[in-house]
Amino acid sequence: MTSLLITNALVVNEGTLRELDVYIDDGRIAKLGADLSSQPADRVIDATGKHLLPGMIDDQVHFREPGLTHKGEIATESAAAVAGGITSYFEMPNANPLTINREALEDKYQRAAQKSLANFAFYLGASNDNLENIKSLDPKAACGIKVFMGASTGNMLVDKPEILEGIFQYAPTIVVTHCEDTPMIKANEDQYREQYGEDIPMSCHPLIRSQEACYKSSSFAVELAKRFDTRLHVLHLTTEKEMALFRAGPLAEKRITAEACVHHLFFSEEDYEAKGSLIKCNPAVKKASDRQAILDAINSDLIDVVATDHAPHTWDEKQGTYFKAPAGLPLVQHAVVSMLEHYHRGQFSLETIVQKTSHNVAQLFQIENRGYIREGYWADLTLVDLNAPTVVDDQKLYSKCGWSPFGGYIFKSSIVATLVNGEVAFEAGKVNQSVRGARIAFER
Ligand SMILES: NC(=O)N[C@@H](CC(=O)O)C(=O)O
Repeated sequence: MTSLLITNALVVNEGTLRELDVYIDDGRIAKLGADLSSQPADRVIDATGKHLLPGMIDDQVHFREPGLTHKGEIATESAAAVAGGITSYFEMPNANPLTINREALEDKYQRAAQKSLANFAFYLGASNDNLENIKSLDPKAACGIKVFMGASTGNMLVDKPEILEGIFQYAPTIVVTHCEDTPMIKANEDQYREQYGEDIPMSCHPLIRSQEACYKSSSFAVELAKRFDTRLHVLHLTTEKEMALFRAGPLAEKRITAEACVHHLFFSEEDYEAKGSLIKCNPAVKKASDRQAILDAINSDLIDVVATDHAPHTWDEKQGTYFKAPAGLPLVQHAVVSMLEHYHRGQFSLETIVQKTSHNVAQLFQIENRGYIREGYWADLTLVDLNAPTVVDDQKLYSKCGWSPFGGYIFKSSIVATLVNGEVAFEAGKVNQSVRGARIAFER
């Protein structure tokens, strides 16, 4: 493997910003220092004026393989991820077949080892009758256990209290939840159907998938976790009200943590008029005041992680009426630049962005040797230019679905290069398709 020297980078890491050289050998960060020009490197990247971040570790993506590969595949979606500065991802179980047993989980690891450009790990999904599979899971064999406590794409709803109690009581590793109360949503759907028929305006999505439906389900998840002392991570929070369920304080002391997603930080209900079904996702994009509360909760550490919930559907699928258009957005390629947009707006510091997209994910899921720019750690790195804009152009998308909810937008920053285990996976606007990520190891 080649050695690489990155010189004069503005390194954002562990709450500091320092100009440093980074020497990479055999896939790992071998040395960090003010001047490493004497190191014998095969290649030198001059990073003067550019910021070097630990690569984003996205703890929530849907890459659609196996079974839904007309929407996306591990190869295409991981290419989009590295083009966007994401170096590792955790993938969700609502594929076909569902990832609810050891065989399906191992099948995904094997596929990813062949095809994934970024590092990978997979969730075991909970079903209404796989408690034995959950109990017997080796905690190092999956990033966590995913429970759809609200119905979404893939019919994986588990909401009977007695089944959830078993899962929360016996899960051998972290439980992550999608929280929306399905009976409340169904009642809202009936009400809006009565008013509009099948063609309900997309702007009703946050009223159907309401704040109350989110709160009811997420407060139940938190209650269960407290009762059984479960390690719980609640995914994609969208409402101001839910923020009261979480607390700030050192991550190491938390048993209950929270995630928000880039699209909920970017869009609000005002965008339904222009974007329609292109921003239909579960949980729904809600009010501008909810978005502001989530942005604030990230800064005050009520929310620990920012992820994407990358969920591609084809353009044609997305054209249907309210009930036909599936929920979910392709996001990995612009997640980091969308976070940097909040930096430009004065909302987040660069240090906070790095903490929420990388350090905290590594700490919270107990990832081995990733998530920080430290000597001895894997060289998963993203070089960004805060002053070179990214135009979101459908022609330049790597996701198989070929569209983006950010279509037409110009972000102020761009991804210059992405390194995965010391290999250049993306540079000068091009993905290096020959790079392969590794299976993520957990210290559990
Ligand atoms: N987020 C979404 O709206 N959709 C996801 C499923 C999910 O995470 O709910 C999908 O897989 O399409």
